[in-house]
Amino acid sequence: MAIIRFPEDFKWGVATAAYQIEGAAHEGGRGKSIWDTFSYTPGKVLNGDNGDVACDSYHRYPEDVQLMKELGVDIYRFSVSWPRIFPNGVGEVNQEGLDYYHRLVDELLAAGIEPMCTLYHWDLPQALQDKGGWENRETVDAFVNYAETMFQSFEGKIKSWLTINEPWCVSFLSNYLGLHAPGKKDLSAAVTISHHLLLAHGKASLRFKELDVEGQIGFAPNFTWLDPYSNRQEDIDACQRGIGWMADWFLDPIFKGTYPDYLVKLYEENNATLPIEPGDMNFIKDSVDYIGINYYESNVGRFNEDAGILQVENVDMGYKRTDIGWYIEPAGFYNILTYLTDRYGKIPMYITENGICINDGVENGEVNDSRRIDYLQAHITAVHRSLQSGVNLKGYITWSLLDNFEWAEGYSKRFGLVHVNYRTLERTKKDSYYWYQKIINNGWFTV
Ligand SMILES: CCOCCOc1ccc(-c2cn(C[C@@H]3NC[C@@H](O)[C@H]3O)nn2)cc1
Repeated sequence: MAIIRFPEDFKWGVATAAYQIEGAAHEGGRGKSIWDTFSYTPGKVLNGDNGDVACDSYHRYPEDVQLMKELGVDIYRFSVSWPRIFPNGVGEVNQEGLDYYHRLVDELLAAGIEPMCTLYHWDLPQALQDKGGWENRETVDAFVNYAETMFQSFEGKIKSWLTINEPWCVSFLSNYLGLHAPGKKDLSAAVTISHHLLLAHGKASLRFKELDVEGQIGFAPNFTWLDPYSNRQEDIDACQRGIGWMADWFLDPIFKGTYPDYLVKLYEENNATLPIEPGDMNFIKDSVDYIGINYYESNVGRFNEDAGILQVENVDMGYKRTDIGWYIEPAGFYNILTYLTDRYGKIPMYITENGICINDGVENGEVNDSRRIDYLQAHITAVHRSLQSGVNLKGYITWSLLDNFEWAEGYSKRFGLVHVNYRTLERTKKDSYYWYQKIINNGWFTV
């Protein structure tokens, strides 16, 4: 038996995102987003689900804040729907949209909960997509305008900001693999978008500093870990490409001021070149106060010359899987955290997403999601081990407070500490909610 104890100032939180929980898609002056378009396109989202109602948090946020208050969290990481603030992406501000987020933030502050705001969590205004979306360099300036509006409106209320959530998902998953909105399959577009996302982040970060906004600004990539299947150099190199696709590609520009050569060359060999203009990299370098770490799973990888441009494939090692099919391997969490610290130094980090899809339902008024408790315990233990090895971790924010719209998987996949009945919108605290409540209140647990 061992006690896993966290520092007094270590923060605990829960996370959600606008399109996944708010609903009210046609209310409050909100404009259309690319996820409204994508989810209404037949075949793109399982069961034809969409975010029209979701968890109805637009109306039920007081109840959700009360759930967080009872849970005892320090931080609530939420995202702002850009088309609620600028229905057309740019132009006239929608005051009703700003007012909604002020109501939410005021409710959080009154409950003693710190708001951590993600400005872009995938719901690009459709009006901007109609002009090329993130592929169009003009979207960079539209984002900076949106960010500046939010900084000035919430000055003194929101002190932790994240610009872009999971840039790999926004660029490669959505524009090369085609699995998320807008559903393109174009490597060159994806590489261009990845640069424009970093540029948008860098320019917004510069405005944050120029406006002398109180607080901190960061960026939240998602990461995977790949253990080489063998000691063959081809397997080791293949795993580096699989890790670097999500990590090095987005963090080298910030901490080194350049993109990783091995990936630049790989993309160029596939006719995808970076649209870097003079001065771009100066906006990107050293543009964060902290980074968010989104981690769910790791795999075992090996070289396969026929496995896409990265030539890396996952090997089925019989690991336990979640209900969305992802592997459960907590060692990968420790490995990626120490990898990032070795590569970039002791940069301040928050875990901004970690959680598990377990689809247990309500029985006799309870949800006995013991597999989620096992996952959280194992992964929070890995976080503790990382802390002890010198990783500069400031807090752990689990995905998610509520079951919600899981993108292309729709409502079929549940990640919440709280179960949502999508017919009645009734919330039910799961066993994992009570387990997490105890960790937060005690600051320790035993393994
Ligand atoms: C290499 C090929 O891969 C094919 C599948 O590709 C992926 C990868 C990653 C994801 C993914 C989903 N989530 C959870 C969300 N994070 C943000 C928040 O909104 C959560 O809902 N994280 N990563 C989905 C699909």
